Order: sequence, then C-alpha cells, then structure tokens
Amino acid sequence: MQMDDVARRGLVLLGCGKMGSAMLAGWLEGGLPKSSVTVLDPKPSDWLQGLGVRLNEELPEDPAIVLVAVKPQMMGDALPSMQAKGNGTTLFVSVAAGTPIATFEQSLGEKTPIVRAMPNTPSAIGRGITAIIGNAHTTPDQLDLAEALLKAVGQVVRLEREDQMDGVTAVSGSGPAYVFHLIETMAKAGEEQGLSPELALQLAKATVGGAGALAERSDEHPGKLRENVTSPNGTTQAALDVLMNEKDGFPVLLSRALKAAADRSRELANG
Ligand SMILES: NC(=O)C1=CN([C@@H]2O[C@H](COP(=O)(O)OP(=O)(O)OC[C@H]3O[C@@H](n4cnc5c(N)ncnc54)[C@H](OP(=O)(O)O)[C@@H]3O)[C@@H](O)[C@H]2O)C=CC1
Ligand SMILES: O=C(O)[C@@H]1CCC=N1
Repeated sequence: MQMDDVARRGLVLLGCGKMGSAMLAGWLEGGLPKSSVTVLDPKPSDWLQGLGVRLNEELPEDPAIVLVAVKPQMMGDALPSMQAKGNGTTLFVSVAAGTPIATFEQSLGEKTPIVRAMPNTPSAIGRGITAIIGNAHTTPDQLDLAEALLKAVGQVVRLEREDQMDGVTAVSGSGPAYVFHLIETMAKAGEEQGLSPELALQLAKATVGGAGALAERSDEHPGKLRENVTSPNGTTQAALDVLMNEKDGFPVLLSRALKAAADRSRELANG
C-alpha cells in the first residue's frame, strides 16, 4: 500500500552516484515503475541515461519521498533546490554520512519530516542493511514508509538515538569496503603461497561469500563457527595465532579502523 503511494506521487532521487544507483537498481528490480522516479544528477552515468527514469526533469508537485544521496560536502549546493518541497507532506530520506538531521531542518524547514538513513552497497543485489531514525516531525506512517522503501533493497534496523549513526556507519556503511579489502589481501597472500592470481581470487571470493552466508544463516555464534574450522594444533590455529595477536592482530586493527570511521562521521557533522 505504502509503496503504491510512492508509485503514484513519485520518488525524487537527488544524486545518483554509487549509493543512489545501488538503491535505484534494487527499487526498479522490486517493481517501482520507472515513470515514478525523477533523478537529479548533473553528470548522469550511461547506465542511468539508458534506464528510462525521468532524468533532470521538472519535479513532481507533491512527491512521496525525496531521497538525498549526494556527498555530505555537496549538501550546501544541492539542498536549496529542494526547499520548495519542505514543510509539507513530502518525506525526506538522507543517506549522507555524518550530516545530522538538524542540517536538513535548517535548510528545508523545521516541520519537514526527515529520516536519516545509513545503507550500504550490497543494496544493489537486495542484500543491503540500512539503519534509520526519523526527526520529531516524522509520523509513524512515514517511518514505516521509509522502512518499506529501504526493505526493497535489504534489511532495515531502527535506531533509538541519532548518535548511534556514527557507529553504524563504521560497521555496516563502510563495512563492505573492509570485506572487499579482505578478499583482495587474502588473494594476494594466496599468490605468495604459489597460487595463480585467478585461482587465489576465486578461492578468496568464494570463501568470504560462503563464510558470510553461513554466519548469517546459522544459529551458531561466529565464534563457534570459527572454532568449528579450528583443529587443535592444526593449520587454522597457526593462522589465528597471528590474526588474534593482542598487539597487532585483527581485534586491535579493526578497533582502530572502526574508530577512525566513526570519528570521521562525527567530523563530517561539523561540515
Ligand atoms: N558509497 C557508499 O557505499 C555509501 C555512501 N553513502 C552516502 O551516500 C552519499 C553518496 O555517496 P556516493 O554514492 O558514494 O557518492 P557519489 O559521488 O558516487 O554520488 C553522488 C552523486 O551526486 C551527484 N551530485 C553532486 N552534486 C549534486 C547536486 N547539486 N544535485 C544532484 N546531484 C549531485 C554527483 O555528481 P558528480 O559526480 O558529477 O559530482 C554524484 O553522481 C554520500 O552522502 C555518502 O555518505 C552512504 C552509505 C554507503
Ligand atoms: O565513505 C563514506 O564516507 C561513505 C559512507 C559510508 C560508506 N561510504
């Protein structure tokens, strides 16, 4: 029902780069009519130009949703074009890292319903996860609408406080990049052990994809799944002794990396 309202009144996508494209691909795949989508982007990609959505055209009178997916640094340039849609019945959803709800309220009007969201790029294949939180003027129905839209591209979790968004960004917003880097570095290390680049990459991709799927589907904690791989005094134990090293192993490194991401998210809030 709610997505019918989006199809009828229209969805505006402000900024269609990597994240906007990932979500748009998921919505169209999920059945949102192309004619309901108006995309504003100064340099549309070839993919976007060939898609059949309304591109850089006049905005619908009363769109159900404006989804803002420009870089935080571009917000000051991009938001003023949306001011006419503020303080009304249009729901704004921002996926920008760092940019607080207050910034949108200042630009669009205090009474504008605004949902801040943090998705990730596996949304492109319907396997994203998005955290959301609404401002005081977002009604329960509008929060449900934002959830329905984002559920079309994966899981949705609701936050209790806006300041949780920095930690979420560090874990799941930026997280796919850490996993892709793990694949890259595992493959490289496999090459050092004499494997061809192609074989090493195939093994690394399938292992990360398979282990991720097992961790997601299994009722067992990932720690138990790790133990299931680890024979006493075997090969895995030898590797984990390196990776779990208290001084410079994974726990120390990931803790530092996630703190850097969360700190950067807090910095972006200050422009
Ligand atoms: N990439 C990711 O994994 C994630 C990104 N995000 C957030 O999503 C947002 C977009 O990130 P991402 O997609 O990676 O960045 P991109 O640079 O790929 O996409 C932003 C798009 O917005 C366009 N743009 C710039 N100015 C305007 C404007 N005034 N009006 C309309 N469009 C404009 C850009 O065009 P041009 O290139 O010509 O400048 C570009 O196509 C960011 O705020 C980011 O924090 C959130 C979660 C994950
Ligand atoms: O790197 C960034 O700032 C954005 C936000 C989360 C993922 N990409």
